[in-house]
Amino acid sequence: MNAIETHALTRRFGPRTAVDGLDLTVRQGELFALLGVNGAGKTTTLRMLSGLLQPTGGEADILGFRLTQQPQEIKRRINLSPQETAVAPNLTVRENLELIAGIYGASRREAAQRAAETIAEFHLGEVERSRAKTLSGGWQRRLSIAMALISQPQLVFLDEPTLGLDVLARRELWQVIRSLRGRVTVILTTHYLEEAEALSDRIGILSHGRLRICGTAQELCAAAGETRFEEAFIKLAGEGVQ
Ligand SMILES: Nc1ncnc2c1ncn2[C@@H]1O[C@H](COP(=O)(O)OP(=O)(O)OP(=O)(O)O)[C@@H](O)[C@H]1O
Repeated sequence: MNAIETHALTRRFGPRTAVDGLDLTVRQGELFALLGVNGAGKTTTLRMLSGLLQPTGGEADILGFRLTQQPQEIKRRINLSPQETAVAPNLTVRENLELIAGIYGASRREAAQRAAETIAEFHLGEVERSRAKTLSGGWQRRLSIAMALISQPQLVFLDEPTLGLDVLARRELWQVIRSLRGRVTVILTTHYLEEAEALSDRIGILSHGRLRICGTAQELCAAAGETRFEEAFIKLAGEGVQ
């Protein structure tokens, strides 16, 4: 079974078509990057696939459930780490994790245990008693990803997970994201092309809401007749870089 299969998935906002007849397949356990210039439709796609936004056309099968008919079954099995970090600023790292575990139905004891396991897994020990608002951007992003994973989803969406981070913090988060490979299906969006190239099994390029091409970084380079991925992207994204 594939983790995601979309069939002509479409989202219009008034006269504007943000996602236009998307046919996309993502395999289970895959780390898949969705790329495209500003406004290409990445966030709208993620929001539809994670049940936050209704499609205006088409359908998707997610983890074997129909998006439009079984959204609750899907929501129970997925999670999203949004672009703007969703941490509660006045709670500590541990409290944020316990809060989310509780929201997903864990008892107080289970939530405490789940938080402790997650702190260990994501190497958050040194900041576990710090209030989230006092953390650096890199730690906040790490916490945001940990919060998305604490419900033990089968599929997780990471919307620009390393946006605005320095190169060291970004590399540290790459390690975190790589550690998810194989056990969780990960869909990420990014504007950092080297990040997509370094992390993903396959890459899809959106342009004007349409999937232009999908494949490994090598396949995309070959299709564009380029050796460097950045040059291939510029050709394939097809709108010029904004
Ligand atoms: N709520 C909305 N109302 C109206 N138009 C919207 C809405 N959300 C998105 N759009 C439009 O849909 C198109 C796709 O937007 P989307 O945010 O999905 O692109 P994106 O690829 O994620 O861009 P970015 O890289 O800048 O985050 C854009 O033209 C945007 O203006």
